[in-house]
Amino acid sequence: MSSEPPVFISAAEVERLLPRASLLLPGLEAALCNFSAGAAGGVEQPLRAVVPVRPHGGFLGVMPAYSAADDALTTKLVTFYEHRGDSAAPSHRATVLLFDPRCGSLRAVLDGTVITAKRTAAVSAIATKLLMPRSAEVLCILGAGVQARSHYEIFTELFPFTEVRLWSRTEQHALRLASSVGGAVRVCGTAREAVVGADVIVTVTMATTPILFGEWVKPGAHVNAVGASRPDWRELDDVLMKSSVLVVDSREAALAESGDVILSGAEIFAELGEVLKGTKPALPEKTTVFKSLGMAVEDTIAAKFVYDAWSAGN
Ligand SMILES: NC(=O)C1=CN([C@@H]2O[C@H](COP(=O)(O)OP(=O)(O)OC[C@H]3O[C@@H](n4cnc5c(N)ncnc54)[C@H](O)[C@@H]3O)[C@@H](O)[C@H]2O)C=CC1
Ligand SMILES: O=C([O-])C1=[NH+]CCC1
Repeated sequence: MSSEPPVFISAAEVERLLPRASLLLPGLEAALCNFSAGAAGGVEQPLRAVVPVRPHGGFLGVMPAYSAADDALTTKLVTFYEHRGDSAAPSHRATVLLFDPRCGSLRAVLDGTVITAKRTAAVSAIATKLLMPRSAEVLCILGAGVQARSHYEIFTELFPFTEVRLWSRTEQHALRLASSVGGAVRVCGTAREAVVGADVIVTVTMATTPILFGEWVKPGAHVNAVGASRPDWRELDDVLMKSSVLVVDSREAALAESGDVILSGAEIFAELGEVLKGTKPALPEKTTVFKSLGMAVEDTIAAKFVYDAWSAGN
């Protein structure tokens, strides 16, 4: 066990060592199954602590996890700010601390922003593979920030969509993202125009009231609801929440943190890990919502992947 000082792995290094979010898929699938297996799965992950920074419209989330299957121990510290003085600044910033699980010494401090973007999109892709209709052609992304880009990247890598639609409250942001991704993207003037007829919908906004309405959603479509991670924030309306089969990453987190789940009173059908393991059916012919809040163990898997790649090169 070394007494070396911890290494620092910057955002640029994380990008180099983890060039595609899809590299995380096997590790994340195993971790989701282990998480949903309870004590037998060997994932220790308390509900995250979230500290409001009220005068500044911000939050600090503390996300520790240990995965016995990976023998990996991490804590992510993530801040997210609703109202920003400087609108060009990122809304989310994160750092992951990776410890030596044998003795508790700190091995690495990793930029967590790229990790958060990639592991979240990879988990949405896992849900989509299981829950989307069998002949999905049209992808719709609502939001044009960091998560919109990472979701675009992995979804167009993994699935053969014939059309990608993008909507952002600020149209300029959607146009900027569309012109930088290198593939064909239709920027829509309204969320409704983007959603109607779409087979797979991703909501990745900082909205606090619904931006996606059940009456727009094609029966049988699959929705990845990634934003609205506070108990009083919404992205989806009650109609959609109550008429869909609802899959969550963590039941405990959804019932404590998700305004879409808590305020709609929608019933949770399954955790994603249960669907992956086959203990709950996927039901791709139904309208499905995957409510993602983000789990610490996802960061554990991604940070270990990056650290192992860094170690292999050093
Ligand atoms: N489930 C998970 O694991 C994670 C979820 N998130 C959540 O995903 C969402 C997107 O995160 P990022 O892309 O990093 O943020 P970002 O700040 O890069 O992008 C946010 C997007 O939402 C738009 N927006 C802001 N306020 C809006 C409103 N009231 N109505 C409609 N659009 C609005 C912005 O114009 C921008 O396009 C956030 O809610 C964030 O908290 C982020 C990380 C992990
Ligand atoms: O999992 C995560 O890192 C987050 N979920 C919502 C805000 C940040």
